[in-house]
Amino acid sequence: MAVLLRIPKTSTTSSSIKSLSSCISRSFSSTALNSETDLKVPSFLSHNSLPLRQEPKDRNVQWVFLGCPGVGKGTYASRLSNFLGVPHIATGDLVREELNSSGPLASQLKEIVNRGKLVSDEIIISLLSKRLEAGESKGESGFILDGFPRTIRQAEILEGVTDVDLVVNLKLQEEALLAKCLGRRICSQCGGNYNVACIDIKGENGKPGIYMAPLPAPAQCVPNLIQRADDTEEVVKERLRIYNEMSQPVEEFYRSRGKLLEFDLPGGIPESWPKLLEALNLDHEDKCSAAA
Ligand SMILES: Nc1ncnc2c1ncn2[C@@H]1O[C@H](COP(=O)(O)OP(=O)(O)O)[C@@H](O)[C@H]1O
Repeated sequence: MAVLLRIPKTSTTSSSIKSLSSCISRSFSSTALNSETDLKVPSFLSHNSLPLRQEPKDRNVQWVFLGCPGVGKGTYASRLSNFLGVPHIATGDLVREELNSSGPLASQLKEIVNRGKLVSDEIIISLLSKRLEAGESKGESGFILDGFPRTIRQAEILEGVTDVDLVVNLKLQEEALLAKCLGRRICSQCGGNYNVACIDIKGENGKPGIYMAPLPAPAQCVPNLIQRADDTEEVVKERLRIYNEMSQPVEEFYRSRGKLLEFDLPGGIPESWPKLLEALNLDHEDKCSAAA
C-alpha cells in the first residue's frame, strides 16, 4: 500500500539494488498523487535499502539536460554521452520510435506530438522503463537524460528512485529557438541532425547578439533529409508555450536542490561545446572528473 513520506537518501549494497527501470515503473504505477507537493510513494521505497543510490564515485554520471525545444539538448547531450561513455536517453526519440512503429500507441502518439502537446506521464514512464531495462540487460550504467523530466510529477518520480547528480539547463533566446526548429533537418537513414538556418541576431539594449552558422548535412545524407512533423511554426510555438508552463517549474525543482547549472549558449557548436566542457569542469585530457 502507498504511504506518504519523504524519501531518505541512503546508499545501497549491491545485493539490495533493484533495477532503475523496474523502480521507475513500479513507483509510477503504485503512486497516486494528490498534488504537486505530496508524493505518495509505495512502501517498498520506504525501506532502508533504496534502489540505485550509490555514491557518485562508485558509478557513472547521472545527468539531466533541460531546455526549450530547439535549444540543442539532443546535440550536446549526445556529444557528452560519447565523451563520457554513458548512454544518452532522449524521451523524444523513444516517443518517435514508438509512433513510427506499428504498435498500439502509434496513432495516439502521432496525434499528441503533432499538436505539440505532452504525452501522458504514464506512457512516458513506460517507454523510459523499457529503454532502461534494455540498457541494464546490456550492462549500461549511468545516463544523460534528455527531455525527461518535463513535469514536476516526472521529476518527483525520478528523484524517488535515484540520485540525479547534475541538471544542465541550456538557454537561448526565443527568436533563435524558433529559427532552429524550423531549420532542423534529420537524415532518415543515419538519424543525424543538421540545420539549414543561419541565425544572426544583433545585440540590443544590453542583450548580447548571437550568431549560429548553419550545420550542413554531409553529401551522403542530403537525399535523405526530412523535417520533423512537429517542427512547423504553429506547433513549435505551442511546444514553447507548454515548455514554459509545464517544464520551467522543473528548473526551479532542481535549482532549489542545488543541482541546476545554467548555461547560456554563446553561439553555435564551435563556440558552445568548449565553453560547455569548461562549465562542466571537463577537458579532453581529464574525462574522469566528470563523475565527481
Ligand atoms: N518527458 C516527456 N513527457 C511528455 N511528453 C514527452 C516527453 N518527452 C518527449 N515527449 C513528447 O515527445 C515530443 C518530442 O520531444 P523532443 O524530441 O524532446 O522535442 P522538443 O524538446 O524539441 O520539443 C514532445 O513534444 C512530447 O510530445
